[in-house]
Amino acid sequence: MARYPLHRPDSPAWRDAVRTARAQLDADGCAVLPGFVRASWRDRLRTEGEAVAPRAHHETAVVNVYNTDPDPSLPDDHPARLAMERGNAFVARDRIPDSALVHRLYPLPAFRAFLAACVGVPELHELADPLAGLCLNVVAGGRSHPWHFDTNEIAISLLTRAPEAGGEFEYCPDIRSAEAENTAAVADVLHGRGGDRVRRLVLRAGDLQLFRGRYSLHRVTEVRGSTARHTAIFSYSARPGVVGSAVRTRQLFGRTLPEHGGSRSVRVDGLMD
Ligand SMILES: O=C(O)CCC(=O)C(=O)O
Ligand SMILES: [Fe+2]
Repeated sequence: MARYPLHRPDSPAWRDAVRTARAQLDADGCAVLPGFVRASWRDRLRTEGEAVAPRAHHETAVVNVYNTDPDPSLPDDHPARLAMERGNAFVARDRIPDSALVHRLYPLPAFRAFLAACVGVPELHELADPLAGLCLNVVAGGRSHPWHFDTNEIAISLLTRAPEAGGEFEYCPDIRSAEAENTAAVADVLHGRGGDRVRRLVLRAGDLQLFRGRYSLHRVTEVRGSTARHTAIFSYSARPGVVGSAVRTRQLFGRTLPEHGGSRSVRVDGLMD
């Protein structure tokens, strides 16, 4: 189904694809593999997404850029104090059939090995989270997915249905690091003063995107028209055993499972979530 030679890691084409993705990631925290899913599979990709989209958890949430609880002790101009409406909805992994293309790709060793090489880590593991490891992000007309950072270091997404208009992916490469929140620059972007920091991507269905979402602020702008924008989001970690917190899981999916009952899950740094 993929146009890229996932199963031939010794081939020049595999190495070229990895080299290009790595260079893009290093240069601006984001790599796009255009037409990752072959044209002949794109109808199926779209219709499988459409079939599960009604299973999304819809709950317009008021969030901040870190997805943390409101903290009145922070100064007024701290970016965590700005409330935004999160209008997207997620379909959890356990509601996506095993037979769906995206569900077959997610655990595929050749896919994970290819992505690990692109990202520059020895191995990428599936999340141990039965809901968050793979989901479909549904952004309906009039809705947006506001500025945020991801919990995961690297986000992998595949657009399965493009909207008629709007729904653009905007991001600010490496605006924070594991050592520094850089709240002044983050506040500028939230208030529309991001200027050249803000890059914009127009993706087409079947394009695969690799993205340093924990350090690069990003959003999906408002979708216009009646066609919802659908993306499959593949989450991996360099370490096995990662599970979302119960609070975050409830926010995203409206429910938790026994796996979410543990203490704060594995994170690589001390940044705000
Ligand atoms: O749907 C997208 O393109 C981005 C989604 C996203 O940023 C997220 O799910 O954290
Ligand atoms: Fe994100």
